[in-house]
Amino acid sequence: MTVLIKGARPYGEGEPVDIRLGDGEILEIGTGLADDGAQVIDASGQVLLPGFVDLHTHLREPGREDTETIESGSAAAALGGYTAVFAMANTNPVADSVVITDHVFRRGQEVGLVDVHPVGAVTVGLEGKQLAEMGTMAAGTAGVRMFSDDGKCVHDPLLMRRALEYASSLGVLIAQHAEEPRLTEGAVAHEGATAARLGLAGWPRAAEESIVARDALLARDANTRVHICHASTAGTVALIEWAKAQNISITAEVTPHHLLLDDSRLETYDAVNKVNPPLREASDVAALRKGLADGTIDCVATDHAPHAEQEKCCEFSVARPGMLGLETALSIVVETMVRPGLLDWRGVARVMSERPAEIVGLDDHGRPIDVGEPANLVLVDPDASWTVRGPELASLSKNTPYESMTMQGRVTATFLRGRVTALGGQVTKRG
Ligand SMILES: NC(=O)N[C@@H](CC(=O)O)C(=O)O
Ligand SMILES: [Zn+2]
Ligand SMILES: [Zn+2]
Repeated sequence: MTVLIKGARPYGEGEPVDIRLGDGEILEIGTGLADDGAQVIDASGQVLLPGFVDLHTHLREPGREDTETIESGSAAAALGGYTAVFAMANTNPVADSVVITDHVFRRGQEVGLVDVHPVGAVTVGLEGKQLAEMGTMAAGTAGVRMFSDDGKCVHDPLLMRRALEYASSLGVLIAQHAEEPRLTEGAVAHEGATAARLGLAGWPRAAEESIVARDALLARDANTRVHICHASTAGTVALIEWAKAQNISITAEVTPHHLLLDDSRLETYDAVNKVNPPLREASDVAALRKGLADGTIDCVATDHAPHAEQEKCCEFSVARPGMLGLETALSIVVETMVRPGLLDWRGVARVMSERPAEIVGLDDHGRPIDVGEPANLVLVDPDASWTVRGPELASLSKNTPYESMTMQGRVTATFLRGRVTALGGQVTKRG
């Protein structure tokens, strides 16, 4: 079965072309290509990009299948234009052994809507005390290539140093949830005027920035790489700029919500706005956008964090932190980066596909749109507008901060190795 995409503009550039997909690859690019019994997809007016790669997704399986499963999360990913996602290790049981990481990988393959790559834990049980068997996880079927205690910071500097050295010898990446825990005890919101007025315990920028600075120096001395999860402050952008200027091998991601929202959202005390790191101030949002545009921040990662209704519809201080992200990410990037002229479609391909694939060394994603390349692709309608409705999302949870917001720019189709995984807002299961 081949697929023929008709009249799309790769990277939103040049005249529309037809693209034929088959055998998992891009077979032909030209004009007026014959149908030849292919599944034809009318893509007039649409932009063709390499499929998105999410370095930061919480799929909640094993342990919290009431809030998300690998299957429901894969559907959300495909609908959001993703062809590969990295599933964080803070499951129950924690993904700190090859049994769990290989299970997550295999289940992702069975579902077949997106490549699910498990992230292994850095420390046993995410307890920050003893390194997990990263080598065994890396050598398993899943070939784990990224490790993180996300949700928790690897805060012991000696343990972080050892983790970086161990990761370096294995050729894998450590992704740090930068949060000095002594500075965030009891914290539920960004430390600033809003939290003070609302009586919410504050999480200072320094809790993030002190770990970013420390880990940059540890990576320098270990002569290895480190990746910073969900950068949220202007100071983090400045520190990463500094570190990169010293040739330190550091990369960073920003979430769609930190590109769009600030702590003025907390006024209602609606815990849908509670997230780690917290929503910051407008000046941080501006610095994150600028940093993403100029390459200081490498990529966008969703930090898709599903939570049950009872964990969100409760008092702000006890609610779980986290927001849905997979199905809305592209639209938020359009709103915050494309429409203001900070990124063109080439830039979107860079921050949502090419850079994340490079950072983890995925060689079949984030590839150029050329004949012979893997057909991992996404079609975006830049003019389509849609209104976000939690209950209509494929995720099992409904904790979207964008409820009832109308957005411009929408994913219309996703292709994984030439197969349609999502089309017109519906996922297509393997036949
Ligand atoms: N981002 C969040 O607020 N929550 C994440 C954990 C995390 O990314 O730190 C979760 O697992 O729910
Ligand atoms: Zn985190
Ligand atoms: Zn996370």
